Amino acid sequence: MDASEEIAPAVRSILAAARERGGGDERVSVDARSLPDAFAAAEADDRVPVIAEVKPTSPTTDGERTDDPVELAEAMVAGGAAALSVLTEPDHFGGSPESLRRIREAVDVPVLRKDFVVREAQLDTVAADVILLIVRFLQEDDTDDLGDLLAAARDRGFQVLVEVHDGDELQQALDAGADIVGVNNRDLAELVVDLDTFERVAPDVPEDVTLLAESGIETTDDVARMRAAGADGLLIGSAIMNGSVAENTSRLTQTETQT
Ligand SMILES: O=P(O)(O)OC[C@@H](O)[C@@H](O)c1c[nH]c2ccccc12
Repeated sequence: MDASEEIAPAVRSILAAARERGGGDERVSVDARSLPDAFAAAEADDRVPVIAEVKPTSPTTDGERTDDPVELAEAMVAGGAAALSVLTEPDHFGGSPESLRRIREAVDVPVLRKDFVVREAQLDTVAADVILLIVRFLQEDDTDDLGDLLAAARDRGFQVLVEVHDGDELQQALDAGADIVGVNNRDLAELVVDLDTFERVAPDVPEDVTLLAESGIETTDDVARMRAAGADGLLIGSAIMNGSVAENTSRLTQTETQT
């Protein structure tokens, strides 16, 4: 299938760059920090399990945040983030594998590598606790298969977050054996965010799968809404990156009983 005809030009450009990018020279082997355990620890401490995302810029953001990524990451953890997500995509998100390496060294929480991995060798760019695979981007002839990449990632010790946007993609994720699934509220065809997306897809996710709501979560009301719809954890970028990172994280990880 040629999915590139149905996706936004900005996303097409991201994908084209991803196809060209090389991988690591050596196969990585990770001793991963458990994401489900980190979520359980946050819950036990009365915090909403949030993965806070270090995202210097994006195709839907104005400007770029140039602070030291390690300082941003430490402020997120101080604010109560259960885990971190770090963009490593250099051309469209201002990320770098080196930022992730430094951040993972500086914090104790699990770190997700946010990138557009389409070939096995790209798993070896840098070690992380969790790696992202996006179903939408693994449906074309010149990318590796979701199932093969999932197995290759687990062989290296990674936990794998499989990102979906609708019921059909969810089925592909489950068929491939995904045990951590993220529903992206942002439509990659139009780059529009709609929190209904999570509410639509979540009911079909089995209980034993760790379920994340991704994108467009800005307020404590949004947090409550995604939790009510069944999110085990939330992935939040822009609403944390805009302004004081520690304060934003602290506000968005607060449970209703504390507010
Ligand atoms: O900044 P937001 O709207 O809180 O979104 C965070 C995250 O979900 C988003 O950055 C994202 C979701 N899936 C991705 C895939 C690649 C890069 C980025 C993403």
